[in-house]
Amino acid sequence: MRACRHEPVPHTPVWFMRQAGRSLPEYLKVREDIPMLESCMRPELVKEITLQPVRRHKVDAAIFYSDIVVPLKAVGIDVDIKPGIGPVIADPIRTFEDLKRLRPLEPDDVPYVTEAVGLLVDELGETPLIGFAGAPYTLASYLVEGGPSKNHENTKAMMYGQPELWAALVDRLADITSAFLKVQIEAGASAVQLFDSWAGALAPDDYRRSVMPASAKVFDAVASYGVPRIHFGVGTGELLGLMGQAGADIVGVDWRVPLNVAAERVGPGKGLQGNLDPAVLFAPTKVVETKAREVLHAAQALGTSGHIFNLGHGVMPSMDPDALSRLVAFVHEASAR
Ligand SMILES: Cc1c2[nH]c(c1CCC(=O)O)Cc1[nH]c(c(CCC(=O)O)c1C)Cc1[nH]c(c(CCC(=O)O)c1C)Cc1[nH]c(c(C)c1CCC(=O)O)C2
Repeated sequence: MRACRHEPVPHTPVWFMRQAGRSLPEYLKVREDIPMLESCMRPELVKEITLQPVRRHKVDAAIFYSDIVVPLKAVGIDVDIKPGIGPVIADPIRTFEDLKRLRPLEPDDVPYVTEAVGLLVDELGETPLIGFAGAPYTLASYLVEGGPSKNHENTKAMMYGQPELWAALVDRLADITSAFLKVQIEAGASAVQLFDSWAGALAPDDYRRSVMPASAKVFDAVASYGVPRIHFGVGTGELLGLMGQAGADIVGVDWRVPLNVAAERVGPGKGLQGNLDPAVLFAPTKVVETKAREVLHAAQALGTSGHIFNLGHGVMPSMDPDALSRLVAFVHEASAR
């Protein structure tokens, strides 16, 4: 939390996107026979899965175990997460008529989120809990395509060809996302991250015109709580400035842009999160440490604080959890002040 506020820190804090999940044998064990989205609705299980990587890796923050499609499911969208594929939507949203199915999210739609966050903050003590949600563009891409997509052709066809429908869709999603974040903050989350994982598919002008207003609406909606707001996407090197301007306090960076360059792109006053290439974790320990040290050095462009160490994208299921634990200890040691 001090790093988020650009205050001095004893060492650079570190957590990993997707730190909970299939890389951990203890996760596979408790998830056995329980479908992904159902697991998100069981507060005791959510608590256990969220805590697993904190216990094992000694990371500096927990990330709430849930999924970006949980609020969509909660308002009645028929969505499932298929193992090895991702979210699949039974009836994609393509018309104004379809949009009616996307009603506002009320806190009572997600009582299990309020309960799980409450259990977690009691248990976590000093360790902050990061709440999160999917950003309007990334959610829209799943809703319009009906599932994961490489080229986002239906999404972009709507964005370019039916701009009024598109604007109405991302505006509704902004409201749902804002409500989902508010539930987590009011239950005790210390910070929030908005995942616009697939925004990197967009050219800057299209992002600015067709997506940024909806994401900015989300950041505005939670601004009064004063919790740090992180904004992350993959392949967003050309969008980093705009993603900061949308209202983030900290901009997440993938591994393609060194942090000293990212610092110039986001401008002064904003923190950075990232950005070790996740695939580096498959190399020998010495290499991981050299590459991690390069990330720490590049972050010095920010000054003494304002950097949160992370991977440039999520932990992969095939990663060796011991390599992640070693990386946490290394970052703490190498950055000790
Ligand atoms: C795009 C996206 C999704 N979900 C999420 C994003 C944004 C982050 C990113 O860019 O990776 C966000 C997410 N999903 C999950 C978390 C939990 C917290 C954490 O990071 O540890 C978070 C923050 C749990 C999960 N969400 C999912 C899993 C794996 C499901 C399983 O265990 O079977 C977990 C632990 C499923 C999921 N859900 C989604 C995908 C693409 C998948 C993977 C499908 C697969 O490869 O099987 C949609």
